[in-house]
Amino acid sequence: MKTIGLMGGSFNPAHGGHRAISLFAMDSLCLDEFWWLVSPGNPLKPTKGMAPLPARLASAKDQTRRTPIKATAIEREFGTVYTAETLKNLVARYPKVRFVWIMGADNLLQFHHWKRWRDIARLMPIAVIARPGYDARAVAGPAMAWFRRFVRRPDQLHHWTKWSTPALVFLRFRPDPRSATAIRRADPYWFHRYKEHGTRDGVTRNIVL
Ligand SMILES: Nc1ncnc2c1ncn2[C@@H]1O[C@H](COP(=O)(O)OP(=O)(O)OP(=O)(O)O)[C@@H](O)[C@H]1O
Ligand SMILES: O=C(O)c1ccc[n+]([C@@H]2O[C@H](COP(=O)([O-])O)[C@@H](O)[C@H]2O)c1
Repeated sequence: MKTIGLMGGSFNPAHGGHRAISLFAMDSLCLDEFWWLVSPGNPLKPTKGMAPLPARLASAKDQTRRTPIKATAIEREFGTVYTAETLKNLVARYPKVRFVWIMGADNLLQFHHWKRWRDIARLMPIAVIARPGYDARAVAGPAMAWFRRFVRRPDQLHHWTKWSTPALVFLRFRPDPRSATAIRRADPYWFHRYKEHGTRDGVTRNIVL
């Protein structure tokens, strides 16, 4: 049975932190594939300051070069922005695949604001990657109050495909301080470097859907 890790994000822009935590999660969970779902628009984030999807996708393609990670715009194809709907579509489309949802601790802190967040947890296991500045608050947050009884120990990781859901595991990655916010602060017009549907070096690559 094929295993695929899914990590949704704004990728405004994608950065080395995304790449590093994805490769770490792939290794920890022994995943066959790892897909980034570049969001058409996070429903909880303002559209102001959000670069166009083609530029964010192009930055994601750039960051995944020479890695097994696939940058996708699958939510654009599905016409979804809510993760619960996206994941329901993916599970229906690929019934033989075992998916795991990957997110940073900052997302766990906000998770109780996501639409039908408990349904997401019932659909597939969730792996939370430690992130500097968020871990303690995320563990003390409202989503964790519900998740607490479903937490799995990292030493059980080798058989995560057999876990019943909900299931949540913390992956302790070396703290990676990189963030898109810091990149935008230093370079607000980063997306000007990307031609539509292309990558920084001007070579157009296939967009995986
Ligand atoms: N340095 C990091 N450590 C752990 N998780 C991270 C890190 N950077 C991003 N992530 C995770 O990657 C996913 C996509 O993140 P996103 O595209 O929002 O990047 P970001 O750096 O958090 O952006 P922003 O600063 O604009 O909020 C989220 O699950 C987020 O928690
Ligand atoms: O489904 C929701 O209600 C929801 C609310 C906020 C964020 N998300 C998803 O969370 C992922 C991370 O978003 P971001 O902006 O923190 O990178 C991305 O896939 C978003 O679509 C989803």
